[in-house]
Amino acid sequence: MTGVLTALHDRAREVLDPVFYDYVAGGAGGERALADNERAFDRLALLPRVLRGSAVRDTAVRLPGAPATAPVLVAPTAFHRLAHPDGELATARAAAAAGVVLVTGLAATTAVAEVVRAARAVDPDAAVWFQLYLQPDPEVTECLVRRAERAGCTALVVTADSPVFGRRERDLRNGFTDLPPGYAAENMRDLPGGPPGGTRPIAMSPELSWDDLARLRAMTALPVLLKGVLHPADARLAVAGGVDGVVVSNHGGRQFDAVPAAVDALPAVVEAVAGRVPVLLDGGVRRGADVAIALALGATAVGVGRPVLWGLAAEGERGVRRVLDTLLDEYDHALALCGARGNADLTGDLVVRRGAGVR
Ligand SMILES: Cc1cc2nc3c(=O)[nH]c(=O)nc-3n(C[C@H](O)[C@H](O)[C@H](O)COP(=O)(O)O)c2cc1C
Ligand SMILES: CC(C)CC(=O)C(=O)O
Repeated sequence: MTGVLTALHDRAREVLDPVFYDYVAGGAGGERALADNERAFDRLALLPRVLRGSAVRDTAVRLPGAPATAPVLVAPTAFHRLAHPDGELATARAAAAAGVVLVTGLAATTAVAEVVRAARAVDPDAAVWFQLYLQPDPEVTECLVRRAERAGCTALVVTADSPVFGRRERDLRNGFTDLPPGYAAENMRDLPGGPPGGTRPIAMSPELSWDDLARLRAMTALPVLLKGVLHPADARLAVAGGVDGVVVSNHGGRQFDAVPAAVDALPAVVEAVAGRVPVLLDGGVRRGADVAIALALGATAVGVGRPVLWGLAAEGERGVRRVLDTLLDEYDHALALCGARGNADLTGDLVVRRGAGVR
């Protein structure tokens, strides 16, 4: 991690309840996928071009529901109020100020309408996307979609890598199974079949299928991105199913520790998608150079999960802002050092395997 991110992480570890720290930091099983997400970036290197740079670099990307934005997004993560009392509101303000898309989660401790309002108070054009787990009861899913639409979200992100919940050994050891009293997943309040005024639990279902994605696709005019794709065949099915983007992700190594690192799965998905929709990536992005590597391998943008929570826990809105600004600034610097005038100059030939020589 960059110096700033490491300092924020260290501070977050000091101030957070150790049980919540473990929930954020940890992963599934033996945490092999978690560790590999960062290590896979360490195994890659960039091969700069010389004498072709520019004093001003074009870093803007176009994404569904977010015209001209930075190539870094805030990935959806649960329970921000456990990291800081200002919770998702602080994250939303920081993301909007940094010009970054915020993907607010179904498991947010602040209702999506309030999150969007906080972002738009900083920047009326701020893009907020809504992440959801398709609920086995289609009526509940539809209600969540309408809520996101009414709130002003500009895209939906469907997380598909969680047919069941991952086995997170730290959480099992610590007995962390749910939000502590006084906190709730506010988007799950007042839903069909749930207690009036109360919240329904977020359901995960191994029986969800491509038909459920098709039903969602037909339910809304918002762009839909599918998150948690690793297999290129699934990327093809997603595109055929009418998605507007694919997010290559192993859920930060939190679901299944037998899977590869996100960045190692990226090239095959990029090839399968063949430019038909944007491909995004999250998992292990800790430096601006990681952003550059992902874009050179064909990603349009990357998401950042844990570092945002470290910033939030350490310094609230200011901490999130520091994380995002640091990554964006480092990314721009990496472009300069690669002899790139903008994202478009980051081509696949610039990425080589460390220690493998250059051909
Ligand atoms: C504490 C925490 C909570 C998360 N909650 C969600 C969630 O509710 N929905 C989701 O799709 N992904 C969730 N994720 C996964 C992130 O969206 C993202 O895939 C992952 O954090 C990226 O890896 P990184 O943390 O290495 O940047 C969560 C991740 C963390 C660390
Ligand atoms: C509440 C959970 C569904 C959040 C999640 O996806 C995670 O902890 O990785």
